[in-house]
Amino acid sequence: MPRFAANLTMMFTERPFLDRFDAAADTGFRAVEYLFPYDHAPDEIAGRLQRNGLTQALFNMPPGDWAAGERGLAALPGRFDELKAGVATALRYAGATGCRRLHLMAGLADPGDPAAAARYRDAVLYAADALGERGIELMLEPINGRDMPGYFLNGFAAAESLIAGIGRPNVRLQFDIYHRQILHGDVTMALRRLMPMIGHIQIASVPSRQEPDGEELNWPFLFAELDRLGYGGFVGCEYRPRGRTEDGLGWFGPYRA
Ligand SMILES: O=C(O)[C@@H](O)C(=O)CO
Ligand SMILES: [Mg+2]
Repeated sequence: MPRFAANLTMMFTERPFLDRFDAAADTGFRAVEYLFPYDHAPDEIAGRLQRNGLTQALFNMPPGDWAAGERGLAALPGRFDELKAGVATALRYAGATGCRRLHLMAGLADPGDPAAAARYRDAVLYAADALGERGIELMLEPINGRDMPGYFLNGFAAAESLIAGIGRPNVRLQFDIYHRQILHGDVTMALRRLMPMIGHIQIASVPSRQEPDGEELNWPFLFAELDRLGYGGFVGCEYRPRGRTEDGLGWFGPYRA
């Protein structure tokens, strides 16, 4: 059975962030993920995880000025020092929370620009080595250009070839099924082919990005497929509930631990 992680950036937003950990545990989740923990002290987050018996599945490294529209630093010119400081910050939070996977966002840059590609590769190498020393995996996630116009890593082929060629076993693919379906479709065959490089999976219905209980994809089939493929990682529930989060958890009933 897949191990689902509630995404606390999108789910349980009826409550303040720290209270979402309690809500996730109360509704049967055993793991959580979110975009960013940095508005709260590492020990505050660790305390919420511990008191609820939750595993921290994933979070993102600092993305630059998110409120101003930045979406990561890795492919941006002149931001390498900031990126390095962000890696150190993320590692402090990972240490406190026991998190084994961190997502490095690429940023808004032209994927056809060789300079951006070289910067991105250097940033991935730097982060991979810093995380590797602590036994932590580095996630790279292709994101569709409708949700994030101008994002550098805007297709699966670029992520696949970088991960296959970079020579760092802790660099892994964050396979967000929502983005995959919008970008390329062929979700099942891609899961089968890419499983050896997948380190984390995320889900949401397509096209609404709401509960994984309908629309374009057959979710019970896909969840069974993850079992058939022997996927042992987490499946992040990165969706925006249609209404109250608890009212939309019908899909989760058969999978509750
Ligand atoms: O799919 C997404 O948007 C996220 O997983 C993310 O990390 C950036 O927003
Ligand atoms: Mg995602």
